[in-house]
Amino acid sequence: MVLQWYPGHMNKAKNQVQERLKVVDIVLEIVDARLPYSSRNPILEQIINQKKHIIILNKADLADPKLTNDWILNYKQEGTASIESDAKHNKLAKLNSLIRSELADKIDKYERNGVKNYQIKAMCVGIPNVGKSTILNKMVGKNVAVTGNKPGVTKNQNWLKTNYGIDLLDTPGILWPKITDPKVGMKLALSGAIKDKIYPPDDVAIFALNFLQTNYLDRIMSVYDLDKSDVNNHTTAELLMNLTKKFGYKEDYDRAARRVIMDVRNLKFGRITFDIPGEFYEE
Ligand SMILES: Nc1nc2c(ncn2[C@@H]2O[C@H](COP(=O)(O)OP(=O)(O)OP(=O)(O)O)[C@@H](O)[C@H]2O)c(=O)[nH]1
Repeated sequence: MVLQWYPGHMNKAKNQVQERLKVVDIVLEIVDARLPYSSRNPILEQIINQKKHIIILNKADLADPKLTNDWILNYKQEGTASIESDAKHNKLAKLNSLIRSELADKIDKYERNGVKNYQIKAMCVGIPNVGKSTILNKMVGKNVAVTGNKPGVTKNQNWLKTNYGIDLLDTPGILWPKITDPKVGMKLALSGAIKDKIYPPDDVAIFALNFLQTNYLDRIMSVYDLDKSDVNNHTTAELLMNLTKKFGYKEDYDRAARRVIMDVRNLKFGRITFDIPGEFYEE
């Protein structure tokens, strides 16, 4: 199943972001640190032109720390500055200095022309639910944007003064994720970036179990108390059926699937990153 957004919807979002890009010095692109590839929309790179750009790997508290570092290096090699953040627990400390160092040439130029304390203008963009409003609130230092754990909460706009001497557009730009690779859709569903009803829970759970078996085998074996024969002699669908019985859910596979998904989201398997740098994706 390939999820399609309505082209009209996509275009409206693109035009809104493009319009606002004109008035800012720098774009803060928020991605989910568990999905540094899948939670980005390629249209941003297409419309961003010469604008300075920082990628904020938010929800780093949920992601695999080693892979977060690998992604930061990966972006650096591609020429884009990035930083990890855990906005929920207020860990945005180095963002201010990174924004200033990215804009150092521009600030210097203004200073040479007699403009002291140039007021930087920035905007946040990102797909739904990555933490745009949470970051905005932390930067401003009070609750100005509505936050929620359901995708699509952010609405209208104005300039906000932040604690960093940076003016921020009050409404983050929303870019919809691009889902041409079904794996990307599964990862977005698993992390909660897209609504749960879009994909059947058993498909998402089977994807999760498969991913865990491949990348975090010891963790899944210990959390679900599995032995080698449980994972080696069965397909992933059979594993889900066996887990259903083990959880005491009789034949309620959907209930077991939802539990697996929640166990991933609630860190039962520890901090996990679903995108690996260099992994091949079909366009
Ligand atoms: N664990 C964790 N949760 C976070 C972090 N940042 C935000 N969240 C949570 O993620 C959920 C979504 O956050 P929002 O700030 O509403 O996300 P948004 O990108 O503005 O969402 P939309 O309005 O849907 O576009 C909320 O439940 C936040 O508490 C973080 O760094 N770590």
